[in-house]
Amino acid sequence: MAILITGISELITCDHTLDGADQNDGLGIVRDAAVVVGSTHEDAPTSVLWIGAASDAPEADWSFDLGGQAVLPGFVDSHSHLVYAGDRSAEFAARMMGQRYDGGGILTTVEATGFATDGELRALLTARIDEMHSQGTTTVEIKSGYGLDLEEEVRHLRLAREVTEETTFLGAHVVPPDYRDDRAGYVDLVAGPMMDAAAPYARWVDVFCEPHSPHAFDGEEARLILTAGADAGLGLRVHGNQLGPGPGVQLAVELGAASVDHCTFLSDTDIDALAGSPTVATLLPGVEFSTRSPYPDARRLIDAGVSVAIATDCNPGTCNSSSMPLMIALAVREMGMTPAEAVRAATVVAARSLQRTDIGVVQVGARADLAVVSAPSYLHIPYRVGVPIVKTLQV
Ligand SMILES: N=CN[C@@H](CCC(=O)O)C(=O)O
Ligand SMILES: [Zn+2]
Repeated sequence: MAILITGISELITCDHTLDGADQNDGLGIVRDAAVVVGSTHEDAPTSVLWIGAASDAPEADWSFDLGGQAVLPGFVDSHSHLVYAGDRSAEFAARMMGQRYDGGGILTTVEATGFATDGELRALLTARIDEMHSQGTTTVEIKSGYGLDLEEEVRHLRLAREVTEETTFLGAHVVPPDYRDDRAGYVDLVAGPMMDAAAPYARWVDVFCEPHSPHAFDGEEARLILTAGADAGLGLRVHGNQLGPGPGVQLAVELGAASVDHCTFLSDTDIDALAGSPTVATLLPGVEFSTRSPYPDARRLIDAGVSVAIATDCNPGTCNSSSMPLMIALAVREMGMTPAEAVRAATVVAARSLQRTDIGVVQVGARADLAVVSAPSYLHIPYRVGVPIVKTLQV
């Protein structure tokens, strides 16, 4: 069945090659547009079949009119930690009064999550996914990392797999208390038996590489785990340079990681390395907001030629927001990005960080993952900050 969607004031395709579109920093905008979506066969996902000017739209089985709203690719939230139980709002309040974040609170969530049943975790996870969907997010990457033992890490990845293909094994989130005097033992466990057990449920492996946290992993520990992940067939992602300068970015580039995330404290050498590589720098401005930290300088990265994505990092510690529109507003207000760059960072570049070309764009053949803005222009996303004007388009 083919569905025709009309009444689109501006269609943001994020296709920088689209003929006749207003490119506006690579947004590929078609004005007064229409889109046809449908499945080419029974088991295929709904995809985009046609895009163009409304005046040229073909016939379809069914149609509806959006009455002059803007449409864009559904957001790709390429960094989240959604499998958890418990509440750390008091930690947030303390940080607002000046307390520093060092990763120690992760163990509070590990304990609370360990007490939750599969059913309880599934209900929490589903509610969080629904919350994301209601704000325009159509793809989400989910990390484990609140288990820190083999059975728990696998349980969390199995639950995450029920809601997304983009699952990431983060057994190397922090060193658990039992291994405090045997860090090497924990690294061997993560790189060995845990990796083997997690790999069937994961597409990616990630490490919190952070010499400024006593709980996280240094460059050599991270290298060992990431190399083992690559050997197990997983793609690489890195939490790097969040709390201070460190080896995370250089290691990510050297090992060919798809993405290095946070990138709050970067040297010129880090930026040069990123600029000459396919590794995406994923910035997480909700973390700086919620930890009262300085924002990364996205302008400097983009001007140097680095691919910059943005994501929520939705988690109970450093950013408990699931809102990609808020991340766009912060990227524009605090990190020197244009609204167009921020929208691309939340869609097509975030998709690139997941090595996907079927999402993050409105293109014939891509998935029909669309978001609608109840306003005539995408500019309203950062302009109407805090107002829920973006939602997923149900087709
Ligand atoms: N920094 C490491 N991990 C998460 C925070 C997890 C937590 O504090 O619970 C992050 O990406 O910010
Ligand atoms: Zn994270």
